[in-house]
Amino acid sequence: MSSSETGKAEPPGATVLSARNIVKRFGGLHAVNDVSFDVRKGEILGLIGPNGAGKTTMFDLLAGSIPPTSGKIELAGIDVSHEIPHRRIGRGLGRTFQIPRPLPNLTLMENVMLAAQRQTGERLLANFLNPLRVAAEERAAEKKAMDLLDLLLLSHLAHEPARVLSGGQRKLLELARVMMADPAIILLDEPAAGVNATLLEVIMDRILEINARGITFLLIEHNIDMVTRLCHRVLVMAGGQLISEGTANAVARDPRVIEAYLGGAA
Ligand SMILES: Nc1ncnc2c1ncn2[C@@H]1O[C@H](COP(=O)(O)OP(=O)(O)OP(=O)(O)O)[C@@H](O)[C@H]1O
Repeated sequence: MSSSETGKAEPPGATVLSARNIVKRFGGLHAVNDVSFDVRKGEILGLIGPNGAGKTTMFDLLAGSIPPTSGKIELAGIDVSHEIPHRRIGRGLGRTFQIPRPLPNLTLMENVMLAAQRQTGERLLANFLNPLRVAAEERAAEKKAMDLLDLLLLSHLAHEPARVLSGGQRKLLELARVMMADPAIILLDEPAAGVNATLLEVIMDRILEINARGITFLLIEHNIDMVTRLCHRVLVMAGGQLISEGTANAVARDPRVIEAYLGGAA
């Protein structure tokens, strides 16, 4: 089935994020062992593999929460291998977590606005010297936050505390928070985990809508139906290595992938 038939945008092809010969050792364990791949502008790229394959470690490396033992990570051609997470966010890298933790007593609006405040924090002195501009920026941020809550189908709950949200709605809120920083690429960690079937459809639909607006995704997911429906391409990791790459249907037929999943289940 072609991408146009599934409603997925065709990826134009420029590299947004590149991982080159990434190695991460924890003591004697090679959690990630010489992994290289490119994420192309506009695509939804899946990252799958059995438990312990190294997927979360790869996300931690890409986001900058842990340093690589060796190898290079580039964002839009710039070497960010040794940059702190905050700098990478500034360069357009967003990340969601498998279990989002919004501040439960703040409203959804406040939670989304907090993401914007972290962005402008670096300009604190300039803001202090120009209060009119601060007020205008605050209004613009409020409008953007509300538009994003609308995009994520949460605007009716904008002034409710985040604690009222279900697990799936928290994932939508997390996406709104990440979008506040205008990411070029979002690393999505298991958006389907713990989400009921109805909300899962909503989350998939929203990911496709955000992707249609030109935002690239790298997606860790165990839900193969979701991977098949969303992803243009899929990378498969096992034992810290990249063992297969292709469409969801092609990797599902790859004997190395079948072996890795059966081995993991044994
Ligand atoms: N901080 C750490 N210290 C030591 N070992 C670690 C650390 N983080 C991960 N590992 C090990 O690295 C390997 C890869 O783990 P990782 O969490 O990246 O796998 P995964 O593919 O995300 O698995 P899952 O699908 O279960 O989340 C595992 O053997 C894990 O135990």
